[in-house]
Amino acid sequence: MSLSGRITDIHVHDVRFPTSLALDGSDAMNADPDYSAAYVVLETDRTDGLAGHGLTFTIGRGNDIVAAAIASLRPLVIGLSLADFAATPGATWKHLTGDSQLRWLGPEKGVIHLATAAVVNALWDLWAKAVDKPLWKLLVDLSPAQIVEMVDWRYLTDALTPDEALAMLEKLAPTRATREAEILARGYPAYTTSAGWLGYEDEKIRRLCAEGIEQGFTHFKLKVGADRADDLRRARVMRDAIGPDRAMMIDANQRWDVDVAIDWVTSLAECRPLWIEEPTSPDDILGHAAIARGVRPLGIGVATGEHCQNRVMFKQLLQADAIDFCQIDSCRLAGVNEVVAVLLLAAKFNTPVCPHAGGVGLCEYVQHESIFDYICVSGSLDGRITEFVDHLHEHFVDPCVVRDGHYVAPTAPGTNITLKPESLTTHTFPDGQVWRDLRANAPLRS
Ligand SMILES: C[C@H](O)[C@@H](O)CC(=O)C(=O)O
Ligand SMILES: [Mg+2]
Repeated sequence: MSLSGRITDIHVHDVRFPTSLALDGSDAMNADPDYSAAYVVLETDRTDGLAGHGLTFTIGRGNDIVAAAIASLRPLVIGLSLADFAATPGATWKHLTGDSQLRWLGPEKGVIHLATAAVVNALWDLWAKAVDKPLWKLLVDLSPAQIVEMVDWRYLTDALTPDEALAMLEKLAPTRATREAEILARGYPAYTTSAGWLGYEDEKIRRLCAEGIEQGFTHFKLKVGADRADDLRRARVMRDAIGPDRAMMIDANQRWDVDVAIDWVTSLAECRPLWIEEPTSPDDILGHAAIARGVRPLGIGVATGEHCQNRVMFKQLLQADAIDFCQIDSCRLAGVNEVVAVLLLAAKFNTPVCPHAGGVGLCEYVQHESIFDYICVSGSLDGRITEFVDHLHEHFVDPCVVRDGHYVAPTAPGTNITLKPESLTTHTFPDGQVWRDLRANAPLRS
């Protein structure tokens, strides 16, 4: 297949799923999320009609604002040539993030960065489909020099230079094939969050842990941070349900001040969490470092990243020794290019990357990024495990597959993010059938 074609149009959809009805996805800060996607289709002038699909994730209200921000990128996207993008994806990323007026809205953070993520991810989807490869394989087949080109090195070179990154990638290049064969045979290790949402009753946690064990999971995440006594009870329920040898992680979704975080996590230490995730504000680098110093003696690490707004913040978290697990998010960072930047930084600092995937479409994305990380960047599975949440996969044409607690390496061309046309129509907000029905049954629902 060829790299011919230019982007001729961009369609943006506000798609929302009423996950708050069952409290799927709930946590101490986000009590009632409706998993949502600002979803992009990049049309081309190719004779085969190939289009690039991409999304960025939100939890409901405000998804329309992200959709509007994506529309504001339109002049930067129309006319882009696929061949140019494939030749220099890094240059295209700089073009998309470098508009002298739009940049004021970030820079490289917030709604405009989420919007850029959807477009960048759609460009990678288009490229991968055009060469008939799943994204991970497209990335794995790039040379070290091509991988270095895709990163915007501005603001990073005090921690990692392009030359150092090139050397790291070249060192692992001769053994890529061995790791690729291993992933094809076994998949990439996954953990489940689906058993531990904050709104779930104890019995549901217990039942879902049992199901998770049946499905081969060895790591389970529990939401904490709303009420200390409840947390201890629920953590004991989960520990009891998963047994002494499986791992448990806890996630506070930014609920605490630094001292409270250390104290609260200490009171849960008897349940032996592997990490405390998002203990405090995602912008508080020194706070994370202080929490890490406070809980590491208990054998508990600090994880964060799902709200880490860009590669610069990740750089500082790593430089400050503030995290033990780096949780890239495929859509909070501005798509594949910036994710790769953070994978390289994390490898330099010897910090395992355990991507965030609690949201619609994020599991579909992160499987590619984790597989690429292992084969080309980190070369290790040590301490690495990628999140899986078992919600909404039925809406994708080629959903991710998790078997025996591992992501099965995807084979479909692209990024696995294309939504089924019917799901797109019925879940479009506010006029899709699902939302009309909900309003008819509960007129005050927004
Ligand atoms: C609102 C989301 O469901 C959030 O709770 C996800 C998350 O923190 C995670 O998956 O980790
Ligand atoms: Mg989290």
